[in-house]
Parts: sequence; structure tokens; C-alpha cells
Amino acid sequence: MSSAQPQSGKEPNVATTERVFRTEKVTKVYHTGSVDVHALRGVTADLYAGEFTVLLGASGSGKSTLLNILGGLDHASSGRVWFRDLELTGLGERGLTRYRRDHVGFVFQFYNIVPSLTARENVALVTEIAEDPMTPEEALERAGLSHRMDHFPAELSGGEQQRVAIARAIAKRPEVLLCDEPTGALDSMTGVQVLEALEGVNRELGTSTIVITHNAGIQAMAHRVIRFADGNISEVTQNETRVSPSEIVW
Ligand SMILES: Nc1ncnc2c1ncn2[C@@H]1O[C@H](COP(=O)(O)OP(=O)(O)OP(=O)(O)O)[C@@H](O)[C@H]1O
Repeated sequence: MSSAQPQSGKEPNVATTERVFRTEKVTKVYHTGSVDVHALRGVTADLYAGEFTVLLGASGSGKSTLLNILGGLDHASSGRVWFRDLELTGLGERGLTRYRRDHVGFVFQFYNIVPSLTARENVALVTEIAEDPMTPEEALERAGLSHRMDHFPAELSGGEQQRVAIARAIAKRPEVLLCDEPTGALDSMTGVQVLEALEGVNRELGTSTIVITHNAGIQAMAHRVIRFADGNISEVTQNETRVSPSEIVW
């Protein structure tokens, strides 16, 4: 498991070999009216347990489509997808719902937290129904928000609201954390705090973390970087060293 701690300066990357996801020739075609959109054109990929993986690529290249299929939010049109030994492409809706509930945390660009509930109450929505959750307090602390637990979303900055969303996503101790543009709506300072929260979760809990971003600077904190072009993977690279979020050039 990777546990290099990029606190300051460059830290060596530690390779892992245990796969958390595997995809084989995955395609996704959206039928919209008379037009077929080929969002994925045969993606074969390995994603590794415990890693912080960054997905980069032009708008429309298929990143979100793949993330949604990995997260059990959408179905592939063809090909196969495994989460460890569980073949997601063999599951029906009920199986996918159970898979998402048991194993996956999601963080999206817009935080989707409940405005009428405090940070603590937003996280408690999850901890009340999860099987072996951490307390809302622990989740918020891990997201760097212990000083704002009883604030309402309107009293929090965008970065703080996103960290409530991160606390909510990690509270059930998911094995994977899937993040679609988690800093897309944030300026550099609050964005860095969100990345620090994600990096801490990945390092301390070993949560396999996959982050889609348009900010190429963020790739420097990844163990592995997967580039997309035209519905396929164009390049996979491993960083020899990783930098801390505070050193990312925005
Ligand atoms: N629900 C949908 N119905 C029809 N077409 C879709 C749908 N979702 C995505 N697409 C199309 O599939 C292609 C891939 O989209 P996707 O969102 O996966 O790309 P992306 O790389 O994540 O882009 P972005 O960086 O802009 O989010 C695009 O052409 C997009 O317009």
C-alpha cells in the first residue's frame, strides 16, 4: 500500500500491485435522438488499491463516464468491469445499489449538501444508516473541519462545504473515493484545502482515491495519472515523486 506522505517537498512514490478496479474493453454509447455519442471506445485499465489516481483529459474525452461506471452509477454498453473480484457488469440495479452503498464514496463538483442541516447533521445522515461508520466528528476532523461542525452550509466557504461533502463520503469508510472535479468550483486556496483533505484520507485510511480534474497541476500529487483522449486512455504514467497539495501550481 502506498503511504508516502507528501507533507513538504517531493516525496518518493511507492508502487502498489493490488488492483482495486479492472476494466476490459469498456464501451459506452449514448443514444441521443438520431445521434450516437461514443463516450468510451474500448477502455482497458487497471486501477490500484490505496493509490491516489488522477484522471486528466479534454472535456468530453470520457472521464466522467468511466468514473460513473466504476462507481456503479451507470452501465457500460459493452466490455467488463471488476471491483476486486466482483464483476460490476454482471450486476443488476439492486446489486449495484448494494455495491455503491458498501464500497463507494462520491464527491462531486457541486457539494450536494443539505442547506438546512449543520455540517455535523449532514454527515450524520450517512452515519445513521451505514454499517460500521466513523462518528460525524471523526469524519469532519479528517476532512479538516472540526472547528466548523455546527455551522450551516451558508456559513461555510465553498471549500469548507466541499469538505463537508468529503466527510460525508468517507464517514462510512468506503474502500474507494470517486471524485469528479472536486476543486472545479474553488479558488486556489480553498482548492488546496480540499486536496489536502483528500490526500490525508488516502494516506491515513488507505482509501483508493480517483480524482477527475481539469487542473493539470494536480497530477503532481498523484501516484498514477491516467490521460484520456477521444473516449480512450492515451497514456498512463506513475509519478516518481509526489508533491504536497500546497506546492501545486494552480
Ligand atoms: N447522459 C448523456 N447523454 C448523452 N451524451 C452524454 C451523456 N453523458 C455524457 N455524454 C457525452 O459523452 C461524452 C463523454 O462525456 P464525459 O462527461 O464522460 O467526458 P469528460 O471527459 O468527463 O468531460 P468533462 O471534462 O467536460 O466533464 C461527451 O461527448 C458527452 O457529451
